[in-house]
Amino acid sequence: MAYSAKIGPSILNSDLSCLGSECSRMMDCGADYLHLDVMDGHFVPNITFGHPVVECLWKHLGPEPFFDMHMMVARPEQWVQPMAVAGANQYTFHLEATSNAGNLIKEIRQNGMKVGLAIKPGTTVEELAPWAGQIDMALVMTVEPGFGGQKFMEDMMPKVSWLRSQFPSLDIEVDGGVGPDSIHKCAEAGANMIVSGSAIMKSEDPRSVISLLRNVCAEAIQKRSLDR
Ligand SMILES: O=C(CO)[C@@H](O)[C@H](O)COP(=O)(O)O
Ligand SMILES: [Fe+2]
Repeated sequence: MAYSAKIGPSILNSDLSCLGSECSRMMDCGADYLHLDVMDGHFVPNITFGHPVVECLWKHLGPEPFFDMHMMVARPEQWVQPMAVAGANQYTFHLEATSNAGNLIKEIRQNGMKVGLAIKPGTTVEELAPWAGQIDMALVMTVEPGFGGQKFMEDMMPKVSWLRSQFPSLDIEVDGGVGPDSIHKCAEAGANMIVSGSAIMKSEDPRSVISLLRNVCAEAIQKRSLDR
């Protein structure tokens, strides 16, 4: 069991006028990585930012924070190289957005990044499974991608459990509506990379929320290892 509990705040609902300091604040509060949501107005009905902003963040923050790029874009092939140059560490693309996932995985690796593969709520986990041996992380969306602050979809948990049973050492991320109320479900199902946006950003004490999320997740991982 090679994976560990990691918490990645999503900065989508932060004060975007001071994105750099919001990211620093999250790292200072104990975040394990930063989950950066890229939206192009085509794949999802919302727009955020692209590689120029990522490059500025990298310059502002230095090489330490791990940038997990959640690419909610219609043409994920187009942004692989620019994101790598900008300082992205992991390129998480949506299976629904490409007809050649194999090629894209290869390209991401050639550009020196880790590979994340995301599925929307309507996509089955069996569609992701053929690629699981070639990726670093599977992202099971627990809301329809596009906006922060939505309600957690508990009915996505069987996907996480199935992935955990089939791929015991894979990093499995959940994203959407995750916070203190829903973390137990995610952790029990087998998720180990936890994205949380509004629950952390809107809290008066983000450090405690991050620490709570990590503790719940770490306990579930330990329990699973004892049960094996
Ligand atoms: O990718 C997305 C939404 O599309 C997420 O990363 C959310 O932005 C997470 O925010 P909360 O749902 O936790 O508020
Ligand atoms: Fe996301």
